[in-house]
Amino acid sequence: MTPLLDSIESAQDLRRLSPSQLESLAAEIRQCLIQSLSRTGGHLGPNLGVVELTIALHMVFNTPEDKILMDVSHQAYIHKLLTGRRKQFDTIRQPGGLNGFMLRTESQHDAYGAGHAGTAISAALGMAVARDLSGGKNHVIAVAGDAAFTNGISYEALNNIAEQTKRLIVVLNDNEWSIDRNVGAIARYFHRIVANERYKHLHDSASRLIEKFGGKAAIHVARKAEEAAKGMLWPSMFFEEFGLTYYGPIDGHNIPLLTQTFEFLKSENRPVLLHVLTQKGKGFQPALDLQKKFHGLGPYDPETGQTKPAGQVTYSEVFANTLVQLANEDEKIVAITAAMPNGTALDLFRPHHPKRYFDVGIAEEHAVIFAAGMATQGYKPVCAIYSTFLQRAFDPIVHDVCLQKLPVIFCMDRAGLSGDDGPTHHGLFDIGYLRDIPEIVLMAPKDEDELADMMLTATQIPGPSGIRYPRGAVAGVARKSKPELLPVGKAEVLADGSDVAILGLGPMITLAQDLAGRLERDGISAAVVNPRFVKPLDVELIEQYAKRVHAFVTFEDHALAGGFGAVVLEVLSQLGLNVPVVRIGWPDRFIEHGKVDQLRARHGVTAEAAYLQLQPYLSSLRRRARVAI
Ligand SMILES: Cc1ncc(C[n+]2csc(CCOP(=O)(O)OP(=O)(O)O)c2C)c(N)n1
Ligand SMILES: CC(=O)[C@@H](O)[C@H](O)COP(=O)(O)O
Ligand SMILES: [Mg+2]
Repeated sequence: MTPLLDSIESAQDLRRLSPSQLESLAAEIRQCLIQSLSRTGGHLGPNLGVVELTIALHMVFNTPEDKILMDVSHQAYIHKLLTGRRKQFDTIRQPGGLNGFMLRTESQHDAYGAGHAGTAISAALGMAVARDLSGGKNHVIAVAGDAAFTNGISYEALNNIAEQTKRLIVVLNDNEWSIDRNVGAIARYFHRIVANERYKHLHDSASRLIEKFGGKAAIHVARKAEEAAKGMLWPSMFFEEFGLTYYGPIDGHNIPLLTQTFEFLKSENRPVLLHVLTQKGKGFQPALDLQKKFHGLGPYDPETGQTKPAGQVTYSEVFANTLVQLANEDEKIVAITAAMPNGTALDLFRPHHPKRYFDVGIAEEHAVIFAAGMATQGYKPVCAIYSTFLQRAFDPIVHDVCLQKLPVIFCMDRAGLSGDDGPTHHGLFDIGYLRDIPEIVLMAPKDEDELADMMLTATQIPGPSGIRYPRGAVAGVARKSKPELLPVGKAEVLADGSDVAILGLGPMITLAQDLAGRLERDGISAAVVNPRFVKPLDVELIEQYAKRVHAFVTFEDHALAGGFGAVVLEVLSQLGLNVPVVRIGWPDRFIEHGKVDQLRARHGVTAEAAYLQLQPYLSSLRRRARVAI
């Protein structure tokens, strides 16, 4: 039961609550998160950590006039609960339900959509400057996690703030966690603040003072105390060099303290950064014990936190275990992740080769250039970066890796539909953004066994290569004991045929086989081809079939625009062969969140859709088949 939470329709309702009622509200919100997400899954840990912070923000600031941005915005569930979406909350990340991130089209209170890290401060600065230009008086607040400060864009924005505006509030939500433990010098710096006893004492007493007397006086006294300590390496110096006045660190779970601090910061006529200390997973012991797991997960037992055992092996696990094997035999192989050791499964690789494992933080551009640097010294860097996050590194892939023909291997996990995370996370564009770059080899395995073959093959290619594979369970095929080299640029014919050529890219080969079966039942013979390579495409095979069949069909878990089917069209045109091509893939729009099979059915990414689109090209074939019968 959450009576207080159910009564909140807007911030005005919030402000009518007494301090003890606000504490009860926080408890109700935690109960709602734990219970509801146990059914839907979601980013439980990050949201449990910002319950009081979000309450305090909405106590003091008035959205939509005031703009509250959250970096990544995976921790915006409480914001949604407090801005009129309580009734739909149990639909979050469900088909047709609330999005798991802030979404401007979902609510006027969602000031800025996100899903990829590092954008909040930059976008908030843009809003603040726009406000100043138009003479606005509203407030702009960017909440960014400690790991968001491992992302370069955050610093590009910080570097600009002091010159651009007098009024911007940045809140550093420091829980010492990214998805895994946060990494790098900035994480150590933040930790020094938190761990520094003298600084802690100073701030504990200042916090008490603020709580007791509240308002500007107390905060100014606290600040004077801090100024007095300025001689040492105090935390404020780092941010003050960027022109932001630093406050904190303060307890990010203390609603009165947070509220009074925000009330004070509202009146500051200079950019400020408030450092709040929070606990990721607060209020649910399993989430406190297993912060990595509860960063984001599927349904779980709300009492114990137990999740269903993962029934099947994932492509990520096959990737990581294969990489261990390859690295055992080739000491030049190194593995690089951008803050996603768990998601890419490189946390399985790390124990085997700790010196050849690198987590660079949420810094995909740096990850690729770092890999390029290592490659110039004879190493074979494997960048394990989700297809969607690799979008951040397009220029480094062109400028640093391909232009210099460096043997960097991009293992693009989550290539294809990502499901519940929605449009910010679907990996539907990597062929489009990579295939036009000279020197790169692009591959897509039909199953886990071929993924291993492609990884071995990539280590033998003297230049850059990319392998795209999907989120989730493998096909369940028999595995060879050791991977084998593949002939680069050569496709694999799984079934020959003379009427239709069906090319199923990667795991979409199953749709190709399904379609071939339907056509066989109509007496139409269909070739089934596993392309294996998007670049270089097997032009010889394409030409051979184009001179024989009446139509081509391509299947891909990628956008049609600039995708695999487009490459086939281009090759046929270059060959001067006018064969109809039915292309099955994602339409030219952002695909909403949802369950993969439902989204495929809704958007025509099915064998059925191909079968229907083929009809106009098959009537003559059918007549011939009937005559033959
Ligand atoms: C560009 C990009 N890379 C990686 C991710 C995956 N990711 C989502 S949340 C997260 C960690 C965020 O940590 P922090 O900012 O500290 O927020 P917290 O979850 O701790 O509240 C990461 C790496 C992403 N969303 N965007
Ligand atoms: C918010 C974010 O970007 C990550 O937590 C992402 O949701 C992980 O996706 P997977 O669940 O596919 O690893
Ligand atoms: Mg964090």
